[in-house]
Amino acid sequence: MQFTLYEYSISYSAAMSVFLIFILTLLVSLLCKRRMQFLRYFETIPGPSAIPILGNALQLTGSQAEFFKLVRQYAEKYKNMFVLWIGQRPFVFLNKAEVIQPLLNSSVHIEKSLEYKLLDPFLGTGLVTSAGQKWHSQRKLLTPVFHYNMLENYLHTVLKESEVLVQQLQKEVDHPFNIVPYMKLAAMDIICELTLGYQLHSQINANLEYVHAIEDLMAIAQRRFITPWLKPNFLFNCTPYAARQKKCLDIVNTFSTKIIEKKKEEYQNSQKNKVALDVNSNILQKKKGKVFLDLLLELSENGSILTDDDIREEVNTFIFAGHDTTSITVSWSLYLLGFHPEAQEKILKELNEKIPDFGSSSLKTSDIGSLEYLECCIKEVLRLYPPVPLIARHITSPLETMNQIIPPGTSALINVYSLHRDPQNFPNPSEFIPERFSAGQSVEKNPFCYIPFSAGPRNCIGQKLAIQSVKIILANIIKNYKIKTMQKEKDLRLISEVVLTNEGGINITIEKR
Ligand code: HEM
Repeated sequence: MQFTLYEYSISYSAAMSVFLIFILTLLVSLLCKRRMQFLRYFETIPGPSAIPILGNALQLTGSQAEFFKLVRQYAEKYKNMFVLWIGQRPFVFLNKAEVIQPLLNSSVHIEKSLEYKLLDPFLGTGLVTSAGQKWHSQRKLLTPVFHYNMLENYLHTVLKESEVLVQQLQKEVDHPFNIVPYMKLAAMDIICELTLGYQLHSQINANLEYVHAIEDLMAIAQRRFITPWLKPNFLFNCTPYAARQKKCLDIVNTFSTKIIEKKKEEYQNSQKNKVALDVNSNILQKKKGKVFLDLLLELSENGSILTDDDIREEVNTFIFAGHDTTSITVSWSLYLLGFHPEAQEKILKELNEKIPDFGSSSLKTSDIGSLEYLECCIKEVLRLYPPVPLIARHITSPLETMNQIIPPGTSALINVYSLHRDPQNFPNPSEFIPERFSAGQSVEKNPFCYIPFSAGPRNCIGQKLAIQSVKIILANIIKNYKIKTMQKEKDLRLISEVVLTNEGGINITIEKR
């Protein structure tokens, strides 16, 4: 029997259609099976109803501000925890201290969520993104870099750059303006000098290729966070974002590699006359004037412990982790203090009494430590506007919390924003009351009710440095300017980007003292 060409093409198309339907059915049933496996664990976790395949994706198609608002509303409605399905992936949001404690206290659940992989091109396996044994040894190795004794070294850089900031702000006296871009540049200058020992002067020359490249890398990662189809590398690589990312990485890595090589040469020359570093001794106390890169080179033991690539990844990690967090903390602090002239006067009084010669070269870490009221204000700012409002973990083995098992494969999101506004721990939670953090006030609370720097083994390694830096910058601004805020809190459109910010910026007005 002979087929005509026409009959042949009909039977070919029919066979193809059957094959495609078969593949599609197989795919759908596999996805459903995967979801069913998860579902039995999630029967007792509340959340908005989800449909098969898409999950809650259709409810989450609004803007970033709408998404974050929804997360806050669900936290209020469902209390302890709730689940959202994005496609086949369950995201469990944990909103209360008791629920969060077993996760953050654990030495097992230390793996970051899959979204952090999007930072790999920039951070590699630096301290923020690494996992398992690698993270354990890095953390142990890098802890001395952030030791209390090292803070003295970092103080004068922060002071110097905060003075440049105060001068730059003169352009904005007496009218409302967005403080965030100013703070970003100031924080970039500070972190670059502390990390690489390089004076970037981006506050004076905002048009630097390196600064734009870092900003663009963050923006591209952020876009991928919120755009599901940009997550797979094979799709991302077909977009113009991939080319831009490559260009930015070249700029950032060429810049840091040059500095690393120069410092390495200096270090090797200086080594000829020196004893080797004993990491466990107090020798870091004597590292006057050293920056993170000097210490990393010392710790590297000529590449046997940290290779040049490892060092570059840690340098990028410190710049990533330290600059936006610090800048947004100062921005939110000025925003909130703008509603509270009485708090500004108290900060100034304390500063004049405790450090009358603030700004002089004799400033010490202990002087900054003595500014207790200022610290209470900063802690209250970090409560109300935590720079990292969602902390994400990938669950790799069953996690038990409040009699609930969260299965492997889940992304657990610690909802720091809602946690910090729990009225059980913070009466009148929306009000700015720095005195909550005065000595003796927080004794009875669950220690996991306030975690701006996270908690447990993967907490922020730079928190002491961050608090000291924010104190110096704020003290200098308040010494020179009175702050006023007209932008009402109810009108904010909060978004959880890399850090918590407001869509359209954070506006304040400053007046010369
Ligand atoms: C106010 C400023 C800051 C805040 C609120 C903050 C907050 C945090 C939080 C919440 C985490 C945990 C993130 C997670 O688990 O996903 C973290 C980790 C980290 N932070 Fe900070 N941070 C600040 C400043 C800094 C600074 C100045 C540096 C260093 C220069 C730094 C370096 C790091 C590093 C390296 C990690 C990863 C630690 C690890 O996984 O072992 N941070 N930070």
